[in-house]
Amino acid sequence: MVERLSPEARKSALAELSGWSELSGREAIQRTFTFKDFNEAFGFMSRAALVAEKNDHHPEWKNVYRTVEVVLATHDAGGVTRRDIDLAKAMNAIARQLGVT
Ligand SMILES: C[C@H](O)[C@H](O)[C@H]1CNC2=NC(N)=NC(=O)C2=N1
Repeated sequence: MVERLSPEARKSALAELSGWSELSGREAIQRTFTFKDFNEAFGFMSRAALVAEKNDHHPEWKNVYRTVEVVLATHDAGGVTRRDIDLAKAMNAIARQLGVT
């Protein structure tokens, strides 16, 4: 079982993660990605899904046209862990490759 990050560790990890913030009302982190069009948004989701499956750590997400709203939490731990931070970083890298900062 992976340990939940302390509030301080969560904050400092978030400070280095462009676009991500705390979700209100629940211990989780969130980011909304906006792409050029649906094709780019779905391309992002396809690539992120491969990373998620490989690491057995999966996002909660919603796609509307060219936006993808992502929420990350470790359900098994009841909060945010290093695994969420790692997936958030991987998602940022994929988005960056698609021209989204
Ligand atoms: C059995 C399996 O490893 C677990 O259910 C994994 C799968 N993917 C997961 N994804 C996320 N985000 N949180 C989890 O706790 C989690 N648990």
